[in-house]
Amino acid sequence: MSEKKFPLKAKDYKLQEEIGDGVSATVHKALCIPLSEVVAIKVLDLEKCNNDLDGIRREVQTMSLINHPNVLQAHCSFTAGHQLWVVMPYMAGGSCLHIIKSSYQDGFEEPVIATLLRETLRALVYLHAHGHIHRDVKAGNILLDSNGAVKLADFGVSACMFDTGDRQRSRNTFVGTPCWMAPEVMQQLHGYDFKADVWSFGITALELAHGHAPFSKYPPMKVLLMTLQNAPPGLDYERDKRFSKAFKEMVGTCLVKDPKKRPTSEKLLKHPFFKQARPPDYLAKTILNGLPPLGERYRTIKSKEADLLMQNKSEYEAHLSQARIKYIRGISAWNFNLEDLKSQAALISDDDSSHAEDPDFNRKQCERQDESALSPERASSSETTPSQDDELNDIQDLESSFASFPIRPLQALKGCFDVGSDEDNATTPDWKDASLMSAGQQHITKASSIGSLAHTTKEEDTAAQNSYLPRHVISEQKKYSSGSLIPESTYSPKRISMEADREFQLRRYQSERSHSGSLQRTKRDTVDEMSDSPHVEHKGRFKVTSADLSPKGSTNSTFTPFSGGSSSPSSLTTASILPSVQSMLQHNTMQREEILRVIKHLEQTSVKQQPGSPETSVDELLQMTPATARERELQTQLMLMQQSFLSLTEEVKKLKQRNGQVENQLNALTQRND
Ligand SMILES: Nc1ncnc2c1ncn2[C@@H]1O[C@H](COP(=O)(O)OP(=O)(O)OP(=O)(O)O)[C@@H](O)[C@H]1O
Repeated sequence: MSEKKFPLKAKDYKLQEEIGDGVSATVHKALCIPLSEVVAIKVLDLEKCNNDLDGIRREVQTMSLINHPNVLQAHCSFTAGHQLWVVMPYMAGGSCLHIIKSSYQDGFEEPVIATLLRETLRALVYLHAHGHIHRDVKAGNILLDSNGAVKLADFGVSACMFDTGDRQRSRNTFVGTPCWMAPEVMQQLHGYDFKADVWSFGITALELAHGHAPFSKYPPMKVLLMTLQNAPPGLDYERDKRFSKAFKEMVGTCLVKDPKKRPTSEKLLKHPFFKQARPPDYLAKTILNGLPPLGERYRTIKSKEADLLMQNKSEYEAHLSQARIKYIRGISAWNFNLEDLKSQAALISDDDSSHAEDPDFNRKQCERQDESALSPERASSSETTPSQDDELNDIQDLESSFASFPIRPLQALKGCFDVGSDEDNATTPDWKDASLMSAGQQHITKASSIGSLAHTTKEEDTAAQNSYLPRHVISEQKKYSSGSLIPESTYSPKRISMEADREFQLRRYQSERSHSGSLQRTKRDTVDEMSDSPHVEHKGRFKVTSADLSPKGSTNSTFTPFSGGSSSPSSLTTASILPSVQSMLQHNTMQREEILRVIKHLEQTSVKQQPGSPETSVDELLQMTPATARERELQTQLMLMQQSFLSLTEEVKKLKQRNGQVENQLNALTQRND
C-alpha cells in the first residue's frame, strides 16, 4: 500500500461520477477529503460474492506486498456495511476496453498493441515470479493513467474475491471470464498454473487487435465448448494482413491448448514482437490524445448500451440484451450454474449467436470465398448459427464435462474484516448527488429494473425514483418492492444478485406453461422443468472446485465427440471417437438383448395362457388404467414391445413361408436334376 495514510472511513471520501462497473462492483471517481487527492473507489457488494472471508482477508493483506509499476496497487480497503471499498489510484485514461468501445471499435494499431501488451506482460512476469496467478487478464483490466502508464488491475481484490484463498500454485478452482479462459481452467482435469494467464494474455492480444475477444458473441456454454473442441483462435495470415508475422507468431505461442507448450511470461517477454513496443507516453500521444474525459466516455458507453436496450421491443429481449451486453463487454460475469445455462440455452434464439467467430469455419470460409465478399463474422452467421438442438446438445456435452457449480452461502460478514472497517457508516455511504448520474445511467438503471418490478403505475414510480439511486441501494429496495417475502438473511448470494431476473423468468415461464395447456413433455419442457427457476445469471466469475464435482459429471471426459452445434470436428481423431462408438454399439447390443428377452417372455406367456386363465393377459394389462407415472411408463413399454412382438411374429411367419417356397424350389430343382 502507498506511503500516504489513506483514511479507512467512507465519510472521508466524496464519491463522484461512476467510471466503471463490474458485476458485483461499481467504480467511482472520488475525492479523498483529508488528502485532497482524486482516487478511484471500487465498491464491492460482498453479499453478491460467494467467498470465504478468510480468503478475502488473506488476499487483501497480500496486496500490501505487491509493488510493481505495472500492477495497480490499492491505497487501502475497508468495509462499509455489506460493502467493501477499495481505494485505488485514479487511472484517468480508463481501461483499454473503454478506449476500444469509445474510439477504436476495430482494434488498435500494432505498435500500440505491442506497447500495451509489453507493459501488461511485465506485470504478469512480476506476479508470476511472486507466486500469483492473475486469472482475469483482459482489456477491461488493463488501465492507463493520463501519461499513458499501463497498469494491470483487478488483482488482489477481484481475483481474491473469487478465490478460495489457498496459495497453491496449481489450482482446482474454476475462475475467470469465459472468452479469456484457458482450456485447462475449463477442463478441471489437473488444475492449472501461471500458464492460464498466458492463454488469457493471447486472447487479450486478439481483443486489442480486433476490438473484441474471439467468441465474444457466443453464449458462455458455447464459448466453453468451442474453446475445448475447436482449434485455438489466432490471427489469420490472410484476414489479418495488417499485422506482422511476429505478432501472429506471438499470439500463436500463447494460444496453444497444452499449457506445457506455452511459454512462461518471462520467456514470452523476450519475443521479437515486443521490440516494436514504445515508451508509455506514446500511448498518451496516440490513443489517449483527444479522448473525452473518462466520466464522459463512460456515460456515452452507458447510453449506447441503453439505446441498444431500448431498441429491443419486448421486455424479455431487453432483459436478455442487457445480460448479453455485459457478457460481450467481457465482464467476469458468468456464474457458471449449469441449471441457469440450460434455461439460458433453451431461450436462445438462432440469431443470438449469429456473429460468432469460429476460427475453423472462418479459415475454411477464407479458403472458399473471396475475403472481401464475405466478412468472417457474416460468414459464420450463415453456417454456424447454432440451432436450439445444438444448444441442447452443447448442454449435454457440458454436463459430461462439468458438474454442477457450488454456490456457498455467504456467511455473516460483519466483523470479519480486519483491514479497516466502517461499521458506523452502515450500509449507505455518502452518495453523490443524483444529478451526477447521467441520463444514460438512469436509462440503464431503469431498464435493468424492468422485469423485477411489476407493471403497476405505483411500481413504475418506484423504478423512476430508483433510477436516481446507486445500484446497490436500488437492489436493496428491489428485494422488497418486487414482492419477495423471504427475509434478506435467508437469501443465498445467488438469489440476492439476480432475484429480479429470477422472478421475471419465473413469471414468464409460469405463464407460458399455463397457457400452453399441454402436458406433453417436449425437449423444451424438459429443460424448463429441469431448471425450476430459470434465470440468466451474470455475477461472479466461473467457479467450481473439484471437490464439488457431482458424480454425474465425469471430469475426465472433456467432450462428447458426437456433440451438436456448429463446432468444427477438427480436433476429433479416430482414437477419440472410437471409444464412444464402441460404447454406443455395446449399448445397442444390450438393448437388443433386452428386447429379445422380453419378446421371448411374451411368447412364453402367450403360449402358456389358456382361455380363462387366471393370469393377466398382456392385453388386459394394457387396458388397465395406470395409477402412477411409473406404471404408465411400463405400460407404454409393454405396448411397444407387444407391437414389436407382433411385427416380429409376422416377420417370422413371412420368413417361414419364404423358407417353404425356397425349400419347394430346391426340391423341384433336385428332382429335375435327378
Ligand atoms: N483505478 C481505476 N481508475 C479508473 N478506472 C477504473 C479503475 N479501476 C477500475 N476502473 C474501471 O472500472 C471497470 C470495472 O472495474 P473492475 O474490473 O475492477 O470491476 P470488476 O467488478 O472486477 O469487473 P469485472 O467483473 O469486469 O472484472 C474497469 O474495466 C475500468 O474501466
